[in-house]
Amino acid sequence: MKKIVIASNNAGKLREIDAILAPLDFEVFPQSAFNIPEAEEPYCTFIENCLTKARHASAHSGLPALADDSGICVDALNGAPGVYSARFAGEPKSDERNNQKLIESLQGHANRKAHYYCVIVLVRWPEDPQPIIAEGAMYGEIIDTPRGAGGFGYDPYFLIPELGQTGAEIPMAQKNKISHRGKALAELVEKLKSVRGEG
Ligand SMILES: O=P(O)(O)OP(=O)(O)OP(=O)(O)OC[C@H]1O[C@@H](n2cnc3c(O)ncnc32)[C@H](O)[C@@H]1O
Ligand SMILES: [Mg+2]
Repeated sequence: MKKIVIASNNAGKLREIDAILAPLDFEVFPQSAFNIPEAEEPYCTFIENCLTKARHASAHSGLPALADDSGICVDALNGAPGVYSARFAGEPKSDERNNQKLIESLQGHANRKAHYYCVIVLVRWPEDPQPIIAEGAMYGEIIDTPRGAGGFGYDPYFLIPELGQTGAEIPMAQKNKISHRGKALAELVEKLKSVRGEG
């Protein structure tokens, strides 16, 4: 069984990633198990921040590390909050204040289209020159009134039109089949199958 550290402090993400990787041949540790300090996320692309988080966790743990960088991109806001989704309403991070700011920013906008994006990176060691990279997206619309108690982050306000339900109304197993994160992890697992040799 291969040990990997998950380079995230977000409990909602960790739950979803665990559920997807659990049936596979991995022994998964959250980075809190190694008291890893939070990495800086200074870049303006998801992939750069994701690589930084993965390398940081691998350096601190001595293990291969998997990072997730994700966010919600709203068409009427020119893709904001995007890479700034976790801190949209400033520090300290707060889902409640982020959601409030999102709804306020969309006042008067008829276009409610948005998508979640996720990139996943797996590095075998801190300076791995060949990280495995996978990505996924999920499309939907922002609603003004929250619905559902599941998920995390922006999920209560993110309506998936084909289902008529928000990300917080569907069970996690269903979210993992269709979400940005679920798709990225599925792609990562496929790519891992073609990796040869050790690591
Ligand atoms: O960096 P780590 O420690 O992993 O945790 P984080 O919450 O800071 O994670 P990001 O920097 O990747 O920011 C992602 C933000 O995007 C939002 N987000 C991402 N995926 C989501 C999902 O599936 N459901 C709801 N919100 C999501 C949520 O606000 C997250 O905090
Ligand atoms: Mg973060």
